[in-house]
Amino acid sequence: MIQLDQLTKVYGHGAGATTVLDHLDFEIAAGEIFAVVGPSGAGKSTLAQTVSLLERPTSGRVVVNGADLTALGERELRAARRRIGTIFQSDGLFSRRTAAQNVALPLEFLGVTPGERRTRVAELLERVGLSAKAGHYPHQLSGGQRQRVGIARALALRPSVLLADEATSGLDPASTASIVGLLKELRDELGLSILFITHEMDTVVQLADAVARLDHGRIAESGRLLDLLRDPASVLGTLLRPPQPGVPAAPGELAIDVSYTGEVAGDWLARVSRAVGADLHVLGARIEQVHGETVGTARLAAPAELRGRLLPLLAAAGLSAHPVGSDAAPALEVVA
Ligand SMILES: Nc1ncnc2c1ncn2[C@@H]1O[C@H](COP(=O)(O)OP(=O)(O)OP(=O)(O)O)[C@@H](O)[C@H]1O
Repeated sequence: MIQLDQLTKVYGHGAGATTVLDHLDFEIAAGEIFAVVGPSGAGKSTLAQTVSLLERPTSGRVVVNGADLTALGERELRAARRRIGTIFQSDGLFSRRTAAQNVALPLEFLGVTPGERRTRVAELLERVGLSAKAGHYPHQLSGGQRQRVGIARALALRPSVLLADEATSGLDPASTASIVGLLKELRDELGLSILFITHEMDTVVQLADAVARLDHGRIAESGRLLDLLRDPASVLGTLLRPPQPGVPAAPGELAIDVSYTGEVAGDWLARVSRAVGADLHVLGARIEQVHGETVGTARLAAPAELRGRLLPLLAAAGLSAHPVGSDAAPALEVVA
């Protein structure tokens, strides 16, 4: 597990000082993937640098399995850094070393014997599905395969925390999906705490257990992924899954936005249509399964005169319903 406790990073001094990370507090349990998203300049790279202790925080603590890494001197810190494996957007592989030699590097630094090294490297390459590519050089591998080698190398010293900074940015969708699958397996098998820093919202929805939005060095919002996606008032939930543009409602029709806020029966549209005695039209929808649960939003159109009957029926079906063009807060919320 990793805890950030009031983590602060200030660059510069006096009048020229810039606070880039401002008293960040969060915790990532063993076996949990925590994503941090945020706009350009929010402090994501600085967070990665500070968590990996490549940059010393100005104040606050980085605590891994109860040990405060920020309190350590340079020598102890070098050893303690092994508890945090890192992967970056650029795979950082050495071009003149094969995949196996790249994975072996941290073990060489540690003075592991050649025999043990061979066994461990074979194990690691097998774990990331690249045994057949052990002798290949980076230029002979795809972007996704290179990132897998980077992951194997990050795991070489058996860290308990994996820090991924834009690790899937620049990969094609299939490679991203395979890295996402691998990271989830590693989370479950090795009980890793994974800090996944990215600007890719789709990847977060596929991968994260919990998410925080960083803005101007502060956590503006955070929560469990499913809770955020099911909260129509959540800015982060909307950023993760922006409503799909739909077709406009016909004149005289009322458009209503609905979102899944809990368990909803699959036939709700047919049932609500039957109950009001009119067909509801779907103008746009984005509905999917996340962690085995259905989440999403849809925009419906219905004859305007049905408004009074429709909204309670939608609420009773387990949906939050909000007539388009009315005030910002959802008109009706589901009462659990
Ligand atoms: N060494 C530094 N000295 C002074 N300011 C810095 C330094 N490094 C970063 N900053 C500032 O800190 C802020 C956050 O930068 P950072 O690179 O962490 O953001 P980011 O969220 O990773 O952005 P991007 O998504 O564009 O990479 C920026 O305003 C940047 O100018």
